[in-house]
Formats: sequence, C-alpha cells, structure tokens
Amino acid sequence: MAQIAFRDITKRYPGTPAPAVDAVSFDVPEGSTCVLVGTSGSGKTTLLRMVNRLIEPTSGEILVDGTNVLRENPIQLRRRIGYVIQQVGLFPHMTVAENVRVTAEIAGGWNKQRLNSRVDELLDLVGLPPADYRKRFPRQLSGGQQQRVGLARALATDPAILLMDEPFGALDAITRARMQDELQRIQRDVHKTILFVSHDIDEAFKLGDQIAVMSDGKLMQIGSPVELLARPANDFVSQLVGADNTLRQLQYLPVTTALDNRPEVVSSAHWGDAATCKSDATLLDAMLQLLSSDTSTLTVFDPTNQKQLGTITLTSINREISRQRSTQAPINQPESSHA
Ligand SMILES: Nc1ncnc2c1ncn2[C@@H]1O[C@H](COP(=O)(O)OP(=O)(O)OP(=O)(O)O)[C@@H](O)[C@H]1O
Repeated sequence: MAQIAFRDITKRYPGTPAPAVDAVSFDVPEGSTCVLVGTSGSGKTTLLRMVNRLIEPTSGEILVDGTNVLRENPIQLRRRIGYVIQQVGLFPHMTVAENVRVTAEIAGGWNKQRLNSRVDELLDLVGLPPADYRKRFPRQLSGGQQQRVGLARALATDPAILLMDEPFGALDAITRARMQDELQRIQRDVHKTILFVSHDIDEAFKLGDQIAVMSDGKLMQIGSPVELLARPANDFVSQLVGADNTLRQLQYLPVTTALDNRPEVVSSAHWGDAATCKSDATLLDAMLQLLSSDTSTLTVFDPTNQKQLGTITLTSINREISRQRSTQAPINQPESSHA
C-alpha cells in the first residue's frame, strides 16, 4: 500500500509560455482511487507521468509513502508502480502468457513453476481463463481482452500504485463499462492506490473515491463525487461534472440529503409494516423503490444501529433536486471544454 502526495508540483515544458502543471497539491490516500478529469491539455497526463518519473517535475515534490520520488532510482520506482495506457503496447510476437511473464520476471525471486502459476493467477484475476488465453497472441484478442492483458502485466510486479491513463478510452461503450466493473472487482481484492486519467465523467463518478478537476494546469477542486455534485467550487467544475444533471444527482446523492426529518411519522413500533430504505441508498434507489411499490413514503434507517432517520417521498426527492439546482451558480461556457 502506498499513499501519493503532490506538494506544489509544477511542470514547465521548455519554450512554452505557461506551466503544463501549476503548483498542484493534493493527496491520494492509500488503497483509494483518484480520477483526474479536465479539459484537453489541462495537464492530467503530465501530472500522472511525473509520479513514475517518465516526466521530471520543474519544482515541487511528489511523495510516495513519504519519500520524494526524485530520490529514487527511476527503474526501481517503476517496478513499484504499475502503468496502464490506452495503447496497451503488448509485444506482438509473444503469447499472452509471455507478455505477462516478462513483467513478472522483473519482480524476480520466483522459480519457473512459481512464475507460471503467478501468470495464471494474474490472467484469472483479470478475467482471462489461462487455459483459453495463455497461448494466444495479441492479434488474436479483442481490444478489451488486450486491455485485460495490459492490466495483468501492470499488476505482475504486485505494485502498490497503479497509474492508468485513459486505459479504456479506445473501447466501445459496452466493453468499457464491463472493464470498469472488472477494475472495481479487482480493486476490491487488491486495494491498490490508483491514479486514473479519464475524459469520461461517468467513468470518473463510477470509479473515483475522489475526483480531481484540472484546468490549465491548475487543480480546480478535489473531492468525492457527491461533494463535487453538491458543492462545485466554481462554474467550470459545475459544468464539467454536470452538477445540473438531474440523473447524475439522483444516482449519486444519498437519500439522507432529502429526508423529511419527521421520525414521529412512523413510530419504531410500526417498523415491521413500513416500507424502509437504508441510509446508504441513493435518491435514485429510493425513487425506483417508491415508483415500483404502492407506498408513497419510505422510512430511512441507518443499518449500523437500526436507527430511524426520517422519511423520504417523491416530493422530498423533487424538493432536494430543485434545491440543488437553485443553489448552483449560473453556468458559463469554458472555452475549451469538450467533456
Ligand atoms: N513534451 C512536451 N513539450 C511541450 N509541451 C507539452 C509536452 N507535453 C505536453 N505538453 C503541453 O502541456 C500541456 C498539458 O498536456 P497534457 O498531455 O499533460 O494534458 P492532458 O490534460 O493530459 O491532455 P489530454 O486530455 O488531451 O490528453 C498541453 O498544453 C500540452 O500541449
């Protein structure tokens, strides 16, 4: 496990008027996923590639578990940091197993038999049954399958950190959603610290514990999806994350934002009869439950202590969505936004 900390990190490419990354500071807690989003050219890839020193910073520090990466040997550093990009870059003349194995070998310390079983474990982990896939060549795989091999390869040295630069950007929407699900499943097992660049806000919302919004090299805001939706720092963030997007609000805001705080309405003595909803449900979960049942009110309860928190209705959901909209600043069109 590892934590990544950016401290006033700046990158100025020679001959360019403005820094590509401008005094950026934030932390990625260990075992969490942070997704970098922003307009094209806002410095996301530059920031990511400074972590494994494919790009050297002009000033500032990047700390991995408290150690400045500039003090580390770049080759050793890259063994501890997995790197997945859109162009998977598999060796075309090597089989799937050989492609994964070359990286596993770098980690060292394993005999041939252990290496083979390690390759099989990794292929299983990324959803490619080894019996079917280990002998195939990259040209015999779909784009999504190649991306899975890329992920297996990045995990082969068991790095604490994964850097992922638009890894699913070239995949069709269905394969992309499937790969996101797979990454979530894998992350539940392996708990890597992941820094992920994406152009896709839905992907960022799905995968990110935190989302970092960049514009012109600067960090505009970092926060959880709900924080960005409910309290965007400025118009740019608001527009980029779609803070006025009703479906997204329903999908991510918790039911507790729209409670009618009247625990007396349903006394706990009648809990057995009342339709209930857990406090970690989203507004969308509650709305679907209300629409598909013949009740007009759900009692929201905290599953950890079984305490009743209040009630939720279609009216209270509607009121919260309207309130969110009215508290957001009017949205200006940033010039280069394409997200
Ligand atoms: N090697 C380089 N030399 C000079 N300028 C560069 C170099 N690499 C990137 N830049 C500039 O730095 C800025 C940030 O680029 P970067 O690739 O980090 O942005 P990005 O947010 O990842 O963009 P995209 O989303 O389009 O991939 C851009 O203005 C880009 O033109």
